[in-house]
Amino acid sequence: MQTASGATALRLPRPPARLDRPSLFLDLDGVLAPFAPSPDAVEPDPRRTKVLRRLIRRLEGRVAVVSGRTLSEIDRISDGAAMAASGVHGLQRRRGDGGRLDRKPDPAVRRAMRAFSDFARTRPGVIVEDKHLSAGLHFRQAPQVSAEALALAEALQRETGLDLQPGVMVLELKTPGTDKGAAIVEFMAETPFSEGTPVMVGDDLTDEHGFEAAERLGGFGVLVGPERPTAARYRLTDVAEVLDWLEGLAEDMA
Ligand SMILES: O=P(O)(O)OC[C@H]1O[C@H](O[C@H]2O[C@H](CO)[C@@H](O)[C@H](O)[C@H]2O)[C@H](O)[C@@H](O)[C@@H]1O
Repeated sequence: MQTASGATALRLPRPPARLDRPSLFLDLDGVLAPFAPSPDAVEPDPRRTKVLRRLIRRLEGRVAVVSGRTLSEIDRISDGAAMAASGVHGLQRRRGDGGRLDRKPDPAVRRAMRAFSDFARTRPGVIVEDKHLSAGLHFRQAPQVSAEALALAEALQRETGLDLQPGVMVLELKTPGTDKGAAIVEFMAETPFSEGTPVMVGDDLTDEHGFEAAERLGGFGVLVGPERPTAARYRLTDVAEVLDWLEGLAEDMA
């Protein structure tokens, strides 16, 4: 629908309260966990852990956390509740049976880490995150550097051939070759996920790959946060609404 100014008005509805055999792919930051000033400040939360455990049981394992975080960070924040998971935007994957499939880091990630660390040294509040497969430059606590940070990341992207992944107050240079959508396609080719319909819940630009993959495979995406042009079909406002909706799904499947 077009508004008077020509912009697209999305008005995405809430997702259904009941789903028929979903395979759930859940993003972490901004979806299962509210944003915090720094990556380390996000802690395990008993409500999140409980709903993940209940859903995994009730969906017979058809739940994966699909995050930009590393698998070890996913395990820390979910208190070990998530067995199937994908980390670093699809570059790491742990199947439902525990088997690990990790890509090799592009050596240029070390170069990006050095350049990001040099940049952060003279800019208080800027945080550099080393995920080995990817280098992250966080400016949530120094938003005034965002344009400079983008110029640096774009220059490095051109020089190194790494993928530039913008996020929420973060820019990442990551090992090329895959994304969250590809991780979902791989999960969906395996049991138990192949026995369900894919549903991706995410908030970020990296999650658009997941929404598109879920649609292609006969499912759908749920956007979390403000409306924007998106491949998702439904929307929830915030983490609290996500947890309420997931608890409702788990209850319905009891
Ligand atoms: O794919 P996700 O699970 O959404 O992970 C995306 C990135 O999340 C983390 O950064 C974000 O959350 C931080 C803590 O709330 C916040 O300080 C930061 O501004 C956000 O961008 C994580 O640190 C990144 O590695 C993930 O790629």
